[in-house]
Amino acid sequence: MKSILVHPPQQPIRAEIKLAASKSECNRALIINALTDFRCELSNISEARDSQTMLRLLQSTDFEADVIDAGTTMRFLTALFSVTNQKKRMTGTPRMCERPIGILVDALRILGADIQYEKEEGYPPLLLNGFKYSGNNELVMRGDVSSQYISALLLIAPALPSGLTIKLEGEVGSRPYIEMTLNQMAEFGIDYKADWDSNTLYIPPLKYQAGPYEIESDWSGASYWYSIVALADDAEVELLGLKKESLQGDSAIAEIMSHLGVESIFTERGVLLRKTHAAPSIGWDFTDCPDLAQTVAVCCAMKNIPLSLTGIESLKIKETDRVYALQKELNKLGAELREIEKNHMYKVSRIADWSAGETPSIHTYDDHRMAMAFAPVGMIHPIIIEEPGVVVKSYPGYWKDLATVTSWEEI
Ligand SMILES: O=C(O)C1=C[C@@H](OP(=O)(O)O)[C@@H](O)[C@H](O)C1
Ligand SMILES: C=C(OP(=O)(O)O)C(=O)O
Repeated sequence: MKSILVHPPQQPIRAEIKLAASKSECNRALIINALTDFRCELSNISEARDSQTMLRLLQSTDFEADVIDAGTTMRFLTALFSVTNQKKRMTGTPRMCERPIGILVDALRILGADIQYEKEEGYPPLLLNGFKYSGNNELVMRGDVSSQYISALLLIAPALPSGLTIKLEGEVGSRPYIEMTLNQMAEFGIDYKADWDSNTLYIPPLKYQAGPYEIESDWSGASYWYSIVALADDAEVELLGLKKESLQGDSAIAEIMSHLGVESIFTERGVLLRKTHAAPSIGWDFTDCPDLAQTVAVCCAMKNIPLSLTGIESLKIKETDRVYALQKELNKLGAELREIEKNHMYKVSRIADWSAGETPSIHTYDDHRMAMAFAPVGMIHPIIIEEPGVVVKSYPGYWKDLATVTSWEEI
């Protein structure tokens, strides 16, 4: 499938969407399951390629572990295979081999892992050569690059003979993902301590207790539906499988979108999205929810609501440099993402009167979130999304679900 042309809806949108399961919750549950000798009963396993890749690699005895483009799969498996003394070659797409992993490798080496960089220091591919416990049970590490290094270490920490204390330095980014990890560990019997005043996490040496666990639907995937409701003239959508008290930090989308004209009514089955009044402008710090930045930026650009963003530094080391990708593609919609304060404050605003001229064609940079964040523009104006297959990373049913509210065609 080369590209998809999304057409504006011809009638009011009324839909019920059973959202895909969260790949983040799923990948944590899969690691914990592996540490209980696969005795947990996991339900609602994510169809996302990132989770399916995790499943496949956990079952494989091959030396080569190719994570494709899945960040958590790379980071969590590097930790798991290391401490369980499995000799592996960890690799992925060319982009994955540009995403830093040195902070995690340094930490695992302190614990006793023998890890070699095959090419460039600090980046995959990695050769995992085995593990000889060093006796160290304390780590001091940066918390401002990626929370995935921290989650990876937390997940394997109960299996270490003296547990692990991690002291985080710098501003902690994506903290709800660390809390998600700790909460899921607690569900399986790990009695952790987290002191967020000193950013110190303590995990005792304990065995995970196998048990049933149901993975929640994906709030990051929900964000595209919020944007659809915000941009469509007339829309009401119920998203099934979401909880108000979620482990996922991306549930912040409910509050963000209350400023962009969407109210959330929690039901027994999930959340009902209804249109309401929007604010004239909005400022948001995305430090806790970086994966929402693209959705919100595109939605604000299309609604002509000026948006100030902070906390988006980590976007540069994700599936693509998302700051650059947003800058390029928002321009095609007559909007811009401008850096106001170096590496800190950005602004999205309209720079041109954008009217129905040529149909814009959005390049997706091998990034599922570029495709899913720009497709809702189709609620207002036809839009072409290039390489739409990228959505498989987190939400394989995205286009099928979109077809229930508007038409699109392959071109
Ligand atoms: O732990 C996780 O499941 C994730 C953590 C976040 O990454 P960073 O911690 O690198 O920001 C997020 O962007 C990613 O999609 C999933
Ligand atoms: C950043 C993401 O994923 P990962 O880092 O796990 O590849 C994402 O899904 O937006």
